[in-house]
Amino acid sequence: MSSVPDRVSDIFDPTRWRDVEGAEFTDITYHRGVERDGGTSGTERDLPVVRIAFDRPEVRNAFRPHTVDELYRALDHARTTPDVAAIILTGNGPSPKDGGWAFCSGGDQRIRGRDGYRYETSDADEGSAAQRREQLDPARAGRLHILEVQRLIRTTPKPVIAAVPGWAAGGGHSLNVVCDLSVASRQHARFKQTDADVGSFDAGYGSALLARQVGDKRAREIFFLARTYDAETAERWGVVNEVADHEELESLALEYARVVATKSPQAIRMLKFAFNLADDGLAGQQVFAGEATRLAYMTDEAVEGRDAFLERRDPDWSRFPRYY
Ligand SMILES: CC(C)(COP(=O)(O)OP(=O)(O)OC[C@H]1O[C@@H](n2cnc3c(N)ncnc32)[C@H](O)[C@@H]1OP(=O)(O)O)[C@@H](O)C(=O)NCCC(=O)NCCSC(=O)c1cc(O)c2ccccc2c1O
Repeated sequence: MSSVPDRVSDIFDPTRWRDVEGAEFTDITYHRGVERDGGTSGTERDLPVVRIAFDRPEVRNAFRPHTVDELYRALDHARTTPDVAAIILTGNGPSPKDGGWAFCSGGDQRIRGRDGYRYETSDADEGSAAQRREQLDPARAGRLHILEVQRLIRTTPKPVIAAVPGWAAGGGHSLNVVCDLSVASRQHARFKQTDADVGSFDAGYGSALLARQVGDKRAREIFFLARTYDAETAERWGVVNEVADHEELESLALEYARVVATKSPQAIRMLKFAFNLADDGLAGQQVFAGEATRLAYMTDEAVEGRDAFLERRDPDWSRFPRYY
C-alpha cells in the first residue's frame, strides 16, 4: 500500500492516485491512478491511467526546455508501461500569486532566445528578466522540442486526454489540439492562440490539425485574431469534447480513461493511428503500417515464411487463402 500523495492541485484528489517510483520532477507532476479499498490502510489496486500535469502555476504553466524534457520522459514512461491504457495531461493550480488557473500558456517567454527556448544555467526562477538572461547558457542551443512532445503524443498508441482547468494559450493551445480527447472547466478554461502576438507560429499540428478540427475559417480566426474563447465555445467549435464544472473536471477525465480501458487495446491502437494517418503523411502510414506488420507476424502465414527461411526450404503458402 503506497502512501497518499501530496495534493498537487486544488482539484486533484490524492486518494485516487499514487506517486510513481523514481519519478523525480520539478516542473511537472506524474501520478498513477489507484483504487483504494478501506481508506488509506486497506488494499490498493493500480488503475490503467496516469496523470501528467504542468506544475508551474505561477507562470500559467508555461514550459521551459527543462519542463519539456520532463514531460517527454513522463509521456514515454506512460507509453511504455504496458498496463497503462490512457494518459491524462493537465495543469496544476491555482497560481499561488493570483489564483489563476492554467492548462499551459506555451513557451516561457522569459527565456526565449533568438534560436528557441534556452536552458537556464541554474534552476533559479527568481530575479529580473536581465538577471535571468545572464543565466542563459550560450553553449546549449535554443530548443523548440515541444514539437517532439507533440509527435510523441501522436505516436503513443494510447489516447492522451487533455483536462483543461484554465488557460490554454500559445503552445498550450496547440498541445490541447494534439491530444486525442479534451475536457475543459466551465468556470476557468480559456483558450487563446497567442502565437502571432509574440512573433511565433506553430505551422504544424497547432494550426493545420486545428483547421481539421474546427474548419479552415475558424482556425484562421483563432490564429489571426487571437481572441479569447471559453469552454462552451470550445466545445461548440470542436476544440474540446465536453465541458465540466471545475471541481468535476478530473473525475470526467478519469471516467474517459476508465471507459477507454474497457476497449480492445489493439482496436484503440489501430484506430488512433488510423485517425492520424492521412494528416501525418508517410510518417503516419509508417506508424499505422508498423502495427499492421505486428498483426501479420501473429498469423500462421507469416510464421510459415519465417520457418521456411530458417529451415532452408521453400515456403508452402498452399494453406493460406488469397482473401478478397
Ligand atoms: C495565458 C494568458 C492569456 C493569461 O493571462 P492572465 O491575465 O490570466 O495572466 P498574466 O498574463 O497576468 O500571467 C500571470 C503570470 O504568468 C506569466 N506568464 C504567463 N504566460 C507566460 C509565458 N508563456 N511565459 C512566461 N510567463 C508567462 C505572466 O508574465 C505573469 O507573471 P507575473 O510575474 O507578472 O505574475 C497570458 O499570460 C498570456 O498571454 N501568456 C503568454 C502566452 C504566449 O504568448 N505564449 C507563448 C506562445 S509561443 C509558444 O508557446 C511556442 C512554443 C514553442 O516551443 C514552439 C515551437 C515551435 C513552433 C511554435 C512554438 C510556439 O508557438
